[in-house]
Amino acid sequence: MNACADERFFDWDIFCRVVDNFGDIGVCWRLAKGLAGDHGLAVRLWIDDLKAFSRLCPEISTVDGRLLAAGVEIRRWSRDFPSVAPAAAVIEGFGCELPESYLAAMAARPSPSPWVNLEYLSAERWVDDCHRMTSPHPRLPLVKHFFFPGFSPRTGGLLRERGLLDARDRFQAQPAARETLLRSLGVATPPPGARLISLFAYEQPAVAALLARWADGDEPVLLLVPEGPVVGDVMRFFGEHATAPGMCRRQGALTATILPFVDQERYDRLLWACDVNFVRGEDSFVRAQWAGQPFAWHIYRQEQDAHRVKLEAFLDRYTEAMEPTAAAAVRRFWLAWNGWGDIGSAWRPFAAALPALRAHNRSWAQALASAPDLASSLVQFSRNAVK
Ligand SMILES: Cc1cn([C@H]2C[C@H](O)[C@@H](COP(=O)(O)OP(=O)(O)O[C@H]3O[C@@H](C)[C@H](O)[C@@H](O)[C@H]3O)O2)c(=O)[nH]c1=O
Repeated sequence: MNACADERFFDWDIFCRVVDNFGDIGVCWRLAKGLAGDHGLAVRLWIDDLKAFSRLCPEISTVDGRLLAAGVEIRRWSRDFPSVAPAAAVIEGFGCELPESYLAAMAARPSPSPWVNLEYLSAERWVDDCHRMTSPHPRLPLVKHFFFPGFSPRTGGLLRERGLLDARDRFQAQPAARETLLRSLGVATPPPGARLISLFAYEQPAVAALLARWADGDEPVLLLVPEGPVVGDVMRFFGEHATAPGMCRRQGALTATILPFVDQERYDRLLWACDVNFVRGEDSFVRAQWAGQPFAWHIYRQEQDAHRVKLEAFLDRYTEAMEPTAAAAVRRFWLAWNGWGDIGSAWRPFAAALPALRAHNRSWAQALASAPDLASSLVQFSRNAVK
């Protein structure tokens, strides 16, 4: 007799701890949606911080006492872990350490479920060699597999749900779709010829230098800033100390508006709608690449500047086939945005490169989309593992 109280069967369990920010839950949630939506699999997502999750996904319904969103069962991961039947395959998000009782239940299965530790994204070359490396559990008959998302064919690829680029193209072909989105975010129709820029970043004191360039520039800039740490830096430029979604301030050619934090689908459309996107961390960084528009990456800081190596590794890949002037402008601008250079003076060459960057980024997204996506790679991996 099975001692598990909850006997429902799931194809995948995904475990996620919210460390800080929204990156871990952002990635795990997209992956859960991909496995359920594109592959028709039964997915259960264990999250230790449902409040953070509800920012990315405000629409959670309760059916027979179960929390459901986008076809995924959402479970609070609390200290007292319930007795459940392990899923056929298990994802540990970013080394979050599975509950002991769950590991024991996995080991007790006649054939243990494939167990994957999903790693952070990096463009560094060593990732190719570490993807799918294994680590046997010290006591139980279980093996953990390290699964790396990435940019090369030797990694697990990137999260990309089915039909993403077509949906983007349809949206970008319809000016009315952009207007509807902006209205839904409380933004008035931009003046003709205005450059739309979205700004999602960590705290960024250097932003003032950039805002000054835009304010003094010849062309109107409409800056859309989702709620988050950089909002304070932006509003201080306008002499404001309090911030709230909907606030709008103007100086010279620059208009800045604070946006509410929206669900992932609407945030994607914001990236599609803007002419330039500032993104951060991991998930928004990937989504900006799918948007096919010029973008700048505020990378998550690590000790001893380890993030610089990561940043340069991506720049090397991304600019490899780029026209040299544009490549130099991107490198200079991104480095300055991350604290290695003067952002104000780096803007002009970056702005001059925008048409070339747009063309490059369309092909970059297309090339990335020719590789298998992360959810499909995981499905394939789990099928092979049980053969
Ligand atoms: C601005 C905005 C973002 N989002 C989503 C997009 C992403 O899924 C998520 C933000 O995640 P990221 O872009 O990855 O940035 P982040 O800074 O929040 O996450 C970071 O967290 C650290 C713990 C990790 O170590 C980092 O690598 C990184 O992932 O928020 C919305 O859904 N709505 C919004 O309005």
